[in-house]
Amino acid sequence: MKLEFYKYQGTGNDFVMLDNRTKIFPKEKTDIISHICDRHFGIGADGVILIENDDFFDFKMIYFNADGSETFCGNGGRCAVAFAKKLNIIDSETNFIAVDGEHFAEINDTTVSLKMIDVDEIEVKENTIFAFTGTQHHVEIVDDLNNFPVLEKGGKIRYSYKEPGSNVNFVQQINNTTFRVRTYEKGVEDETLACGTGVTAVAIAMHKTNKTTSNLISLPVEGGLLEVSFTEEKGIYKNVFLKGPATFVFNGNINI
Ligand SMILES: N[C@@H](CCC[C@H](N)C(=O)O)C(=O)O
Repeated sequence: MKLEFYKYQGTGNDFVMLDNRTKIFPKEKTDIISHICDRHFGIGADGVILIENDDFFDFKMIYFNADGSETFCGNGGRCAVAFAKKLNIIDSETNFIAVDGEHFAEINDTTVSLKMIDVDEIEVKENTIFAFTGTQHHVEIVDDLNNFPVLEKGGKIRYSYKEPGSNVNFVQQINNTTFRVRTYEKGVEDETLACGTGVTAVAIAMHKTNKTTSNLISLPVEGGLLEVSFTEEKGIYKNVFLKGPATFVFNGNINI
């Protein structure tokens, strides 16, 4: 079967987008998702995103990691908004549904600001923090992020969590409002160039542990710059917005 696809990236976190409004894609076949994401034998991506019709929202976003596991993805959500605009499903604002719930987003040229779920699951341990921002995130501060073995350490920590495991974010504080982040992503089983739910977890974790008093955080990642803002009420983080670029790269057809 020949499948039309669109490739997008958000700060280097890259996705194959499929317009599945006619439900042609066999989403139960995880080997097809892995094949599409394979950087040698397929198109190459961190994940696959399906856009489907929904009765109550502008569209439904379904995200699969490169290994076929399903979860939510922040950068993927921002790219889904850019793709929905390209398909003329939305204009400059949207409400869409994903596996973690409802999302509002605004798009201005290639900048997408995405409202994330409220974050109330935050566990502060001795030297680490765990937060659920639509998916699972471990956050840990390190001294020398440039030379940190993200793949080796991230891979071990990822499996120290019970199923489905956790993504692992290593952080270095630059100043009161800026934190540099490198992320090991479960489901990709590698370091990616950026992770939207990951930087969201980092921003909230840094505020929660008093590393910052700001509610607008800049997060340089390997593939660019992301921004997270929020309000906090009695330990619950609300109005959480993830902002950054979401860019169309190319489109084409693949045999699956
Ligand atoms: N890169 C994503 C997160 C993708 C999901 C993650 N690998 C998981 O399995 O939780 C993002 O931008 O949020």
